Order: sequence, then C-alpha cells, then structure tokens
Amino acid sequence: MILEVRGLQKSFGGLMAVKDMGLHLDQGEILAVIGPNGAGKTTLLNLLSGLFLPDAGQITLAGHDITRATPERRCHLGIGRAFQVVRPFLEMTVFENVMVGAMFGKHGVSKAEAWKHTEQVLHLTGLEQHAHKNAHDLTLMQDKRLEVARALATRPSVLLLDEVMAGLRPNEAQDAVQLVKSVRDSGVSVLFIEHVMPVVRDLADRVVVMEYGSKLAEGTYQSVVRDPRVVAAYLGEEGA
Ligand SMILES: Nc1ncnc2c1ncn2[C@@H]1O[C@H](COP(=O)(O)OP(=O)(O)OP(=O)(O)O)[C@@H](O)[C@H]1O
Repeated sequence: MILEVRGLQKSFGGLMAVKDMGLHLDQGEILAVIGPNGAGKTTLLNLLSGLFLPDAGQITLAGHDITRATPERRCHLGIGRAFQVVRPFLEMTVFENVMVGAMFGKHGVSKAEAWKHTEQVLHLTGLEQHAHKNAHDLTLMQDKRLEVARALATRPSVLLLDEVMAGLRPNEAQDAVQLVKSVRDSGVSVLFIEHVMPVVRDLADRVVVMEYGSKLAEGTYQSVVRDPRVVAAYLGEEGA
C-alpha cells in the first residue's frame, strides 16, 4: 500500500465536505474516485496534496505520516498532482516547463540529471516532437499531456489527477487513457477523479464512490455501477 487515508474530515463553516473518509491506493494501482457533484472529491484531493489541512484523520504515504505536511514537502516526498485547468508557464517552451519541475521537485538534482529526466518524461508523455514549442501554442490534448508531464517531472510515486479528461473528444480521451496507463507502467500509482464514465471503466483497476463526503461503495467498475446505492446516488443527482 503506497497511500492510506483514515477518518479524514474537513468542514467549510457548517458544511462537512469530507466526513470520516477512508481509502487506500496500492502500489502500481490506478484508482478512480467518482461521485455526484459536491460529493467531496476535489476536497479529498486538496487534502491529499496539502492545499487544505484536515480537521481530523490521517494520511500516510509509503508509511510516512503526511497529514500536516506542506504541499512542497508532499511534492518532495512523492505526491504529484495534475489539474483540470492547466496552468503552464506560457512564455516557456514545453521542455522548459518540464525542466522546472525536474529541477525543483526533488532536492539535490543536478542540471544534467534534470535534463535527462525531462527527456524521459517528454518521451513518456508523447511530447518529444513538441518540446521546443511555446506552451501557449499547444492544442488542448497537448496541454493535458504537458500538465501530466509537469506533474511527472517531480518524480512522484503517487500521481493525483483531477478530471484531466474534461473537455476532450472521445478519441482524445482514449489517448489520455493510454497515457495514464503508460504512466502507471513506468512505476507511478495513480488516483484520479473523473466524471466521464467510459474513461473510469477503461482506466480504473478499482473504483471508490463518494457521497456526502464519505465512501459510499468501492470495488470494480462493474460492481459499483450495479450497486443500488450508487445508482440511487446518481439518480438523486439527476432528479435534483
Ligand atoms: N473552499 C471551499 N469553501 C467552502 N466550501 C467548499 C470549498 N470547497 C468545496 N466546498 C464545498 O464542499 C462540498 C464538496 O465540494 P467538492 O468540490 O469537494 O465536491 P466534488 O465532489 O469535487 O464536486 P464536483 O464533482 O462538482 O467537482 C461542496 O458542497 C462545495 O460547495
């Protein structure tokens, strides 16, 4: 087990966004976190990456308690994150964007090592031929690839993906599925939030369903989509 969450809790004013939440991510696993709007998925990711601190509960990464660590510390310890809204350094090239992460993601990396790692990440993410383009000249799919590449530049052991497929056409989403599988095959465990169900079906080894800040169900894609509690949670959303 690479990542474990126990009894996690986070309120905003009177609203309990995450409530007694628990989950684990195994080494080399791709785990989907799904759930209706407002279920607490993004808040969970923010707690994992250190953007928010929880009111209660514990997060461990490879056995280390990171519950109250800063985002920078978590990055150094091996948590990488890619966002739905991509924010590369627009005036820099693709190569430079990845190089920044490779230089600063871990302590004591030489420029030569960072350069080599950048080349490897660009190869893995299919951006080699675009390495010298400016970041503002990329297509949406290339933007997503760069977002994943920037997260990988910091050499994470766990990659958190926040709806990275949003806005992609179905054939592009399939390319993105292949990209995430290649990332896993390179030794990175992946936890992703996703609303596009075919992507969840094709990508996830296991699915955790959240509702009202807590875990409602977990299992294979086929088992959770047939779970009457999960069906009811999603139908409730449509009826709202
Ligand atoms: N910074 C914040 N301040 C106040 N309330 C917040 C904040 N972040 C989230 N919330 C509230 O917490 C609840 C959970 O939100 P969250 O964004 O985590 O859900 P989600 O499952 O990611 O939803 P979606 O699928 O729509 O992105 C919502 O009711 C939301 O309005």
